[in-house]
Amino acid sequence: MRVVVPFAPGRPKTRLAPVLDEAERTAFARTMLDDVLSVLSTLDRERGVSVDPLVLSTAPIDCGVSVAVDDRPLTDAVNDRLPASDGDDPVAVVMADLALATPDALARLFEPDADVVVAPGRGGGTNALVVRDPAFRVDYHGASVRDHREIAREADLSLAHVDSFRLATDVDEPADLVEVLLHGEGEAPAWLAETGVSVAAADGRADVERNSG
Ligand SMILES: Nc1nc2c(ncn2[C@@H]2O[C@H](COP(=O)(O)OP(=O)(O)OP(=O)(O)O)[C@@H](O)[C@H]2O)c(=O)[nH]1
Ligand SMILES: C[C@H](OP(=O)(O)O)C(=O)O
Repeated sequence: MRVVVPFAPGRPKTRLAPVLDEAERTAFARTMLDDVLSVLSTLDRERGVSVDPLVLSTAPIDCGVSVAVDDRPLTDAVNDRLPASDGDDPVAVVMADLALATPDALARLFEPDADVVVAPGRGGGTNALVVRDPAFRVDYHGASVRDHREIAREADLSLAHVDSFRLATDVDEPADLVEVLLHGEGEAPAWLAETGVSVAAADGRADVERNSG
């Protein structure tokens, strides 16, 4: 299946500014992208899931797979890559900030035989999708999972959800880094540790702290 991975390399992950400076956020976003691409490669090589990845980037990058450069807003760029006519091959969309994704977790996205398969993100987003019907179009940002349900319902499409902690955890805010450090299985947790980001208890809860050295 064609798997589109949207990626915006210019000034990424602004909400992580309390913990990482701009150069670090750029490097960390790239590390997460590489982790997601590595999981997709493992799915293809070891799990019998045919994966044809395409990074849909706002600027040219070199990442070892095909890249389409498209600087339009996310929704427009993704909609241009979805099935356009009956009989077109299905397309998956997997965000580049799913630092907890594993082959097992992502394999679940491809299991339901529905017109549209949605992996919701915490906070209302849509972290991953499979689209098998040209009547479906994405509308990202805001409570996009609600919008995507509505778009599928209005087009009378079958819709399946994937209930997955790993796919629901996109990395947007400092608290999400706790999940990466505790549960990540790619390079992202090591990158954070080397950069001096660690888990600390604060007011009885887990938080991240940044060493100054
Ligand atoms: N191709 C493309 N990808 C985008 C665009 N905006 C965001 N993305 C990617 O979409 C995914 C979700 O992005 P967000 O978390 O909403 O935005 P972000 O820019 O990474 O982070 P913030 O600055 O904190 O909003 C990530 O994989 C981004 O790299 C865009 O305009 N075009
Ligand atoms: C693209 C957007 O991502 P979020 O801002 O929720 O991480 C969404 O999933 O609609």
